[in-house]
Amino acid sequence: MTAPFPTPKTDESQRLLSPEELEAALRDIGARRYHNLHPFHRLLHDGKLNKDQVRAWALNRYYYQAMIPVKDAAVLARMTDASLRRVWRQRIVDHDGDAPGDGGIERWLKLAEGVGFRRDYVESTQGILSATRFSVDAYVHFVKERSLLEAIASSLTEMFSPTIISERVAGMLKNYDFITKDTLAYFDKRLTQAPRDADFAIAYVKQHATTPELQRQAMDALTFKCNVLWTQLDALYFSYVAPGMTPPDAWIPGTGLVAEVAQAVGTGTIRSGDVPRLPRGVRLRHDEVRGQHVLLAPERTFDLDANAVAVLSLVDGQRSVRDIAGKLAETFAADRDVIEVDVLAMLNDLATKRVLER
Ligand SMILES: O=C(O)c1cc(C(=O)O)c2c(n1)C(=O)C(=O)c1cc(C(=O)O)[nH]c1-2
Repeated sequence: MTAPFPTPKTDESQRLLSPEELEAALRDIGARRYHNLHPFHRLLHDGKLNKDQVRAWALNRYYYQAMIPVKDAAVLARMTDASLRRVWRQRIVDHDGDAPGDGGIERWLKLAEGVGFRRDYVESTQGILSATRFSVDAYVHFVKERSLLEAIASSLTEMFSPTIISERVAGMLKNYDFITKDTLAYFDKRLTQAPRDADFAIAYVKQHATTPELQRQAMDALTFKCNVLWTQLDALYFSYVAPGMTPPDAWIPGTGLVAEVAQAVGTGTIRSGDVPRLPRGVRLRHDEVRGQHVLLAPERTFDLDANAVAVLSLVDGQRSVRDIAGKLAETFAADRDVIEVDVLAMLNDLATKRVLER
């Protein structure tokens, strides 16, 4: 099988590229490997994830945010030139802030709180996936062990981040009713910080990668960093989307949330063995005018997508959630356990809106 992301041929790597060619080659690595291409991000931005899957992303990514200044302190420690350090130290200030309550890490905690987490649970990092920890730690080790050029080149993914951030913020605001502009405030500052940092890093790399070997190292460092980002999303996808196999000790929906959220969705108002039903006065109807199904509740109407209709058509006050997932698994020839996770998330979401009960 051909590798989906081929590495440029070795003979090409033996030629000295002009600084412009080097930049183009680095940009090409991003165009093929940056994490905007990952299926998990596509789902996140297109509004295809449920609230718990968005929570899993926010929780895991906190570890990346928390370790970025540790990584930058390690880069700084390798710089023997004060003028370089003067520029680089700003990155640490951006993330740590100048005072408590300030800075990027704090803003990420606000994002995590915005989706329902308790701050202490997020800061403890106890629920993150091992793969998140491994890949973030690998980034920190990389900048300690490799040359300064490689350490700086590994930050070049930031050249590509403004595009993904704009897409993410617009997509999440449009597609998730539980996401507000305030929740995503972390990204506002990144839109100016990332280009500033990336401009400096690319200028440094173009100036210092003066042999084919050094240019190859810079490209490999950027490839490595793309992989650091990519593997984090692989792990999220595997654990929380499909097949939905959460490793031991990793976050389980319902845990680590502030009390009222935990009560509402938490360990599940509705669980696998429960028999869900529509409360009195709530009905599933086909709206002929608009040509779609809706859930009619007193003085409120909820538009339903095809998945919600498929689930709600099976809610009859007799079947348990497990039975419903089993029926859907038969119809769609899919794995019952995987479907059940989605069905539970959907039913619990409706329960918080008081249009479903058990
Ligand atoms: O939202 C994103 O997709 C994204 C990507 C990246 C990146 O490309 O590494 C960073 C960030 N965000 C970010 O917020 C951040 O502080 C950051 C620091 C660095 C770095 O390598 O030093 N990358 C990134």
